[in-house]
Amino acid sequence: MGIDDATIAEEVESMTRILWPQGNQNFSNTIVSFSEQVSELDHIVRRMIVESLGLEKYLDEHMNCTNHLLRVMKYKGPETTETKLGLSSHTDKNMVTILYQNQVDGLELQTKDGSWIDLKPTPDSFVVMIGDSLYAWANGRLHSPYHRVMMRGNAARYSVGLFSVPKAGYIIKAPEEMIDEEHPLLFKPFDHVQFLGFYYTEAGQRAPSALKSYCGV
Ligand SMILES: O=C(O)CCC(=O)C(=O)O
Ligand SMILES: [Fe+2]
Repeated sequence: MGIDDATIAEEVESMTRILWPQGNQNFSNTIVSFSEQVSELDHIVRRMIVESLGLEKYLDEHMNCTNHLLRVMKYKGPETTETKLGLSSHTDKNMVTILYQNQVDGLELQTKDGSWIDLKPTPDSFVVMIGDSLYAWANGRLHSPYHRVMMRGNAARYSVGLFSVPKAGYIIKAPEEMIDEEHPLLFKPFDHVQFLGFYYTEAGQRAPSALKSYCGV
């Protein structure tokens, strides 16, 4: 289940009424409160990244260019001795993803040499992952990793992700400070919503990197 503007109470309440036509204030409040707190974490992380790149002058623009989407996920255990794919390998297309999960692991990240490593977050920790939009904005200084979910055993895995997503019409363009001889421009400026449109076409799904196919230089 996904909620587009999960920090806005009216948006969450109208989504909640799809599940409970008479409304469910408790559920809506929990979703909004969780999203507000995790979106603050998203802003803290992004502020640290922007400052570490020396791009303070773009801070306000960068912070204001996104909405926060919340996705709640359930992966069933395969209930056999086999390992089964829960979510196929992909990079996130947004700016930053923050994940929280129950005690059933399964998230795997691909390393530079192509092997997969298991993530085993401790109970109160969050996984922060860079998406393609930030990778492009930082002109490759930050990496958006391929990741997937592999399920083992009987128990279901629950996870919740808060995604900072560039607003429609906002053009993602690497600041000139990120471009020099050693770091030539990697991607032409693009609109995230139009990029997603390409990603969901057959060509976008087939491409090893949808971002490179869509706007790679
Ligand atoms: O469930 C997870 O931990 C990962 C979910 C994910 O990668 C996604 O929704 O993009
Ligand atoms: Fe993902």
